[in-house]
Amino acid sequence: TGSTQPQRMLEAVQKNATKGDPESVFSAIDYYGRHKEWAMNVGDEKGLILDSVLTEVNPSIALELGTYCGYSTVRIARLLSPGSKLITVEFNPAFAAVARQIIAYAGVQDKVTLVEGPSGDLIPKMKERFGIKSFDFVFLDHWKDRYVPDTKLLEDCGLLRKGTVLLADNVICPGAPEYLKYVRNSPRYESRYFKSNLEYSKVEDGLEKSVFLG
Ligand SMILES: CCNc1ncnc2c1ncn2[C@@H]1O[C@H](/C=C/CNC(=O)c2cc(-c3ccc(F)cc3)cc(O)c2O)[C@@H](O)[C@H]1O
Ligand SMILES: [Mg+2]
Repeated sequence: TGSTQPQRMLEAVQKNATKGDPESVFSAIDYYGRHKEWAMNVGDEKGLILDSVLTEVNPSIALELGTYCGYSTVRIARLLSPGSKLITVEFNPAFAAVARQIIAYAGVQDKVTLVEGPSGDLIPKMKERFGIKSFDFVFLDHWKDRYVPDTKLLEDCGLLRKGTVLLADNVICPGAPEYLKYVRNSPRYESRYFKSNLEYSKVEDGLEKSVFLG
């Protein structure tokens, strides 16, 4: 019934997933996105790359730009060590409201702080609001033309440290050409492309992993 896609996604989670089981929550969303209605979640294929980078980095403090319904929020939070935190930023209140419910249903709400508002306003407030020195990991999955300005903002706010890992979704489809140029040409980043497919489709897409060199 739900009138918006996020609401229909939440219904699919409540109907098909097990409360407190993060894996069943994102699997239910993947089933929905693949068989019912395409949805812009990082998805199961690129999700495996996200999982492996996360396991390697094992961040104590992580940032996600663009929560949407919370698919990658749940996927990231389930892999965080006890005491580690994920801050996720979403400026659409309706999407944030659904994401909060999906995050709670998965039982990962204690690891996640969902902040409502535009990344451009919130990034400069991260230090004072959350007592953060710098992020260990950043997942970029919001408007693609905001990847570069927000990366520069994170640099300028001193929120990146030597070794911080940035992982950007959709660098091929829809594409983030300016971002690829920026991180691949900058001496301050060591960048690598992980080839995959667009969520729930055969079209090529991939994730760009960029390590900040300080
Ligand atoms: C203004 C910038 N700051 C922002 N601050 C906070 N939240 C933001 C911001 N931008 C966007 N958001 C939120 O992030 C989400 C936006 C994500 C944009 N993603 C895409 O466009 C996207 C699009 C596709 C796609 C691929 C192929 C297609 F044919 C059609 C779509 C696939 C993806 O994986 C995508 O991530 C929304 O929830 C939006 O409200
Ligand atoms: Mg995406």
